[in-house]
Amino acid sequence: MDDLLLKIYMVLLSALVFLLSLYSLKFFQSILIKTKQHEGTTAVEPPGATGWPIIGETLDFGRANLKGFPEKFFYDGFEEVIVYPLVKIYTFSMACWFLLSVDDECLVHELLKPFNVVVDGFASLPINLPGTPLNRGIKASKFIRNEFEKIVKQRMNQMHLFGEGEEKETILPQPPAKDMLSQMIMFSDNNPEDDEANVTDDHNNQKKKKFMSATYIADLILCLMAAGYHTTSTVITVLMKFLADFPDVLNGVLLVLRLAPPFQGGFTEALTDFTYAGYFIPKGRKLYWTGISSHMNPENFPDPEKFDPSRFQGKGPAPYTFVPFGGGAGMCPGYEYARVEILVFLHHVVRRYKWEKLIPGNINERLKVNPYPLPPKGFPIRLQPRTT
Ligand code: HEM
Repeated sequence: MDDLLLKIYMVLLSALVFLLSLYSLKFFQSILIKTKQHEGTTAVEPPGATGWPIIGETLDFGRANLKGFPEKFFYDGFEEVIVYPLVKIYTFSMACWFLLSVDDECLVHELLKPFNVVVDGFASLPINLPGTPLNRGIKASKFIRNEFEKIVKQRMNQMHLFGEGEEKETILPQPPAKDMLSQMIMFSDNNPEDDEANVTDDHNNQKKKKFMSATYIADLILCLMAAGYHTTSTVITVLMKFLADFPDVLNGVLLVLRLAPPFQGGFTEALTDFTYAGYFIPKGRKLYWTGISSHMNPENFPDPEKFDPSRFQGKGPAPYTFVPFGGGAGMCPGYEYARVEILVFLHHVVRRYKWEKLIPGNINERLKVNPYPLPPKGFPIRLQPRTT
């Protein structure tokens, strides 16, 4: 009997080891990116003599050009580029600049590497063992939080505020940078319902305000960066694909968001009893909503699979039928920022470049959702500067 149990355990263990190896193999394959150097150029050597750098080193790929961004965003000497990893450098650099006013390209790249490990950890199996994506993500998040905290504290000092747990001045000078970080540092909770300990009078008879700690702000920044990273990068990549498929349609942002919302859905809770499609949903029931089910409902969008820009002309879709950013009180707070980021990118790329797909495919082929809806292999393209 003991022997039998031992055999069963051995079989289960081997199966587990086999599954884990498959999973890691898939993970490592997924981070391999092929790049090709444009013939006849003397541009900086790509990392890895074989032209098969892993994604971490792909960051070096954009390094030379971040300065002149976005004009020189695409790596000189590569006319064939892979859109998705490059766009992620763009969205991350924008976030560093917009949220923290960090535009030092070395620092951006120093942060990007661990940041990628953090966001990969989000969409991984929940196995926290040494070497798993989740474990690596947790470790990288500690590093990146720490780095953000240093930036926050430095700014707090510039603004004559002090670190966590220390006394805080109430009168703030003009912030050195008008970015999200300054706003967060200046934001104070003035809720009159606050208890006496939190809102007291100082010797100048001014109300002491409750500010957020550097650690908390660093967490919020990381959260905003993560929420706005794959989402906007996916939209831009899919837009590039649709624009390659439909070169005469440049007004595609809304369409892409309907056909391929990067945020697949989310958990929510019923605030009150209600009936939906014949089902009674009691107050407090946990629910999962998906945008794509509204977007693909022919009652909302006739012939829903069709890429048809005219749908958004005139009055546009009925309320709560087009919900890529969610709806109601919980709607995405990064909505306007995402729109600007995507439009700035499109404005520059459309004016400066023409592009064609390197993997030919049916224009109606489905995007692969894993977990973001993307064209195969990160969408390799051939770029040409626009001459007219
Ligand atoms: C195309 C880009 C984006 C899409 C499609 C998108 C979509 C969404 C959706 C559907 C939600 C859930 C809303 C709900 O539960 O009702 C959400 C939440 C959120 N998004 Fe975005 N988002 C995008 C970009 C961004 C950006 C750029 C930021 C930050 C800079 C951001 C920050 C957040 C945050 C913090 C939440 C959580 C809000 C909460 O729970 O109260 N998003 N987003």
